[in-house]
Amino acid sequence: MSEAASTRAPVGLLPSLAPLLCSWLPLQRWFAGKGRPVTGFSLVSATELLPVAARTGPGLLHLLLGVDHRPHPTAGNAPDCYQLFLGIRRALPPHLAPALVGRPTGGPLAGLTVYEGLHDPRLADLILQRLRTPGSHGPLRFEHPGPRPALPALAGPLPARPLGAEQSNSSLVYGDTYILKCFRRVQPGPNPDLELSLALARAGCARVPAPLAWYGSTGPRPYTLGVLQPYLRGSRDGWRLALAALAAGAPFTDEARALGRVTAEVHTALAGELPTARLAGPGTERLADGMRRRLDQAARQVPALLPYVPRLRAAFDAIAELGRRGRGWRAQRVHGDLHLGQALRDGTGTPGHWSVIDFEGEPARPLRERRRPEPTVRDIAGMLRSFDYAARTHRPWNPGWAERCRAAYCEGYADAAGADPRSEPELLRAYETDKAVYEVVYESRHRPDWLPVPMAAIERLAAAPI
Ligand SMILES: Nc1ncnc2c1ncn2[C@@H]1O[C@H](COP(=O)(O)OP(=O)(O)O)[C@@H](O)[C@H]1O
Ligand SMILES: O=P(O)(O)O[C@H]1O[C@H](CO)[C@@H](O[C@H]2O[C@H](CO)[C@@H](O)[C@H](O)[C@H]2O)[C@H](O)[C@H]1O
Repeated sequence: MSEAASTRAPVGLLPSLAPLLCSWLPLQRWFAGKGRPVTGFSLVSATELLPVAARTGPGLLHLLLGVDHRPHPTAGNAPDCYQLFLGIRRALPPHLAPALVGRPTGGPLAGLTVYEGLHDPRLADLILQRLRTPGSHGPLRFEHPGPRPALPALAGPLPARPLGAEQSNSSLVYGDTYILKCFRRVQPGPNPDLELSLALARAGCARVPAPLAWYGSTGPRPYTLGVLQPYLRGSRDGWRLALAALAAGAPFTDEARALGRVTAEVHTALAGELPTARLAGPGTERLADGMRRRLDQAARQVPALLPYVPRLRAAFDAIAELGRRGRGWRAQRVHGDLHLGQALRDGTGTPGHWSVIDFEGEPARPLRERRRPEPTVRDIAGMLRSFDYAARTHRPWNPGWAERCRAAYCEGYADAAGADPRSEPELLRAYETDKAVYEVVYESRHRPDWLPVPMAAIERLAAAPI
């Protein structure tokens, strides 16, 4: 393929890759279609970022791949779209052996080896070089926040490494200077991770790493595909810090309080920069309906939820009832999937120095839902669930530790926001229930061994008096 022809895949490319992808995709942590048989593929776009014809080194093929699944009662019939970086070489050097996708037996890549391109430092470097200069490459568009390049010129190349974390997407770290997140399952439209990080940068909020460059696809259905941010060197995420505190029998309340303050700061900045709304009357009914719908879908997917459904629904009915009686709530753009793993404490180890990352929202939800203004309690409930998760995964279970963190987090939030989330108990409970239901589905799909963690919360929430 030549660059000019980069939006058109060579004849026979997809049929030759399909059998390899059928086996490889379901093994990837970020593949959202686990347990749903793949029935076909289509190419949304194919871009040669490095010509495969160059025999001296690897080639790099960027694909937006439509994946069809057997129709599913809750997941629907629409194909999912995934972003792939396929490296292509004659033979794989030993250090790339684990990245193997397969060897096509026919088509334009017959006789060559196809592998996960993000794992190849040479190809990772090529992607960074491409990001340095705004402009188009076939259907892909590379952008910077302002007219001046945001990436300082650097003397030498930055060694790249894949993050290797349990992730919904894939990230590359460049010499501890930059981190590039490549979204995997993509939906057309602005990705909130980029949209909200840019808004927070405009607002001067120093709690969130500001995007330095990003790229997406153009066309009638544009996709946000990746974002480059400064790498917070030496930082540790809140989940690991919380588990370390639990293991040491140490309190975590000062950190929880600081996290509450940071959450409030981020919320205030988002409310100042992006549209807000008032949720009342039919809006409250719609909110409760969404929660009920997600609960019903979840119970179809995870039958262990079934006995709890009536009691859980009561929490959603309670907010609908408040709405009918005239109660309303302020709604604004929120993080959407806030948990301890999304908070990074800086490398100095100074208590309270937290940054917040990953504003993508819950990856399984449709983009238009994730971009809707919601009460800030949504994020607060997510973090409260996270303290519960940490305490539950630690042996012996330490419910008092979680309760103290939860209280401190709400106090910190109240200090900075001027309103305590516990003053809206019905809303908080509904959101905590909604989150626990989401977690049950998430764990059943990705980490079945962890299912008892959110199920314990389901039991607690179902038993609590309304
Ligand atoms: N700016 C950053 N600096 C340092 N580490 C980061 C940064 N952004 C993300 N990370 C690390 O990468 C991990 C995954 O990032 P995240 O945005 O949560 O990806 P995903 O949406 O795929 O889960 C985080 O848990 C964190 O450890
Ligand atoms: O990958 P993301 O960060 O976008 O989020 C997904 O994965 C999370 C797990 O990695 C999951 O979070 C759940 O497990 C956490 C512990 O690993 C816990 O702290 C969270 O409270 C709990 O929700 C998250 O729900 C999911 O969207």
